[in-house]
Amino acid sequence: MSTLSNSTNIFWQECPVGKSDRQRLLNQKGCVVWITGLSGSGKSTLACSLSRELYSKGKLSYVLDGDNLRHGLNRDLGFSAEDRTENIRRVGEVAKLFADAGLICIASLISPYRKDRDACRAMLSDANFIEVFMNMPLSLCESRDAKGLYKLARAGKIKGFTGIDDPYEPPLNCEIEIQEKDGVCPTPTAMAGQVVSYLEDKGYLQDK
Ligand SMILES: Nc1ncnc2c1ncn2[C@@H]1O[C@H](COP(=O)(O)OS(=O)(=O)O)[C@@H](OP(=O)(O)O)[C@H]1O
Ligand SMILES: Nc1ncnc2c1ncn2[C@@H]1O[C@H](COP(=O)(O)OP(=O)(O)O)[C@@H](O)[C@H]1O
Repeated sequence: MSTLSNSTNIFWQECPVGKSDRQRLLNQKGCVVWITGLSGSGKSTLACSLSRELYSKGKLSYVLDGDNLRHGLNRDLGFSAEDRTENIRRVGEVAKLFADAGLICIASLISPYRKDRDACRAMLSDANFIEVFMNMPLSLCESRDAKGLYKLARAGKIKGFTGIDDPYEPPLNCEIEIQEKDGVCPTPTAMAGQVVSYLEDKGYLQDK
C-alpha cells in the first residue's frame, strides 16, 4: 500500500484557536506516550493504569490500543510487515492529532519495527514523543498467554506471531523502560507511576 500523497491542489487551513490555547485550557501539554513491546508484556495494562492515574490528577488522556483499533480504523490490515507498517503509520497520524488537541495520547501497540516507531517520532517534535519499552522476557509473556495466542503460534496455527516466528526490534534510545526487578514485574500502579513521574519532571502535566 502506498503511503505517498495522491492529493494535489490542497492547502493547509489555519484555525484561530491553536494548540497553545487548548493546552492553556487543559493546563497540560499535548504529547504521545508510545508503549511498545511483545504481546502479553503489559502494554494495555499500563495504558489503562496510566490513563486512570492521569484522570485522578485531573489530566486528560486518550488510549489508542492496537487491538481495539484493528476492530475499526485498521480493520483492513493484517500482520504482514507491510500491514504492520501501515498500522503504525495510521496510529502515529491519529496520535499526532490527539497531541495537537492538547491531550496526552497513550498509544499501545506491539509496533515491532524500529523504523516504524522512528517514523512516528519524526511526525512529532522529538520531545513530544515518549517511547516506553515494556522490556519483559518472552518467557513471562508466553506464560501469561492471556488470549491463548502463544499456544496457537507454538502449535503453528498462527503464522508470523511476534516473538515466535516474526521479529521484534527493541528500542535503542527509548525515554522509559519498564522491566522486572529481581525477577518481579512492577505492579500496574508502579508502572504507571514511573511514567507519571517522567511526565511531571518534563513539565507535561502543566501548561507553563
Ligand atoms: N501474528 C500476530 N502477531 C502479533 N499479534 C497478533 C498476531 N495476530 C493477532 N495478534 C493480536 O493482535 C494484537 C497486536 O496488534 P498491534 O496492532 O499492536 O500489532 S502491530 O503493532 O501492528 O504489530 C496483539 O495484541 P496484544 O496481545 O495486546 O499485543 C494480539 O492479540
Ligand atoms: N504489571 C503486571 N503485573 C501482573 N500482571 C500483569 C501486569 N501487566 C500485565 N499483566 C497481565 O498480563 C496479561 C497481559 O497483559 P496486557 O496488558 O494485555 O498485555 P499486552 O497489551 O502487551 O498484550 C494480562 O492478563 C494482564 O492482567
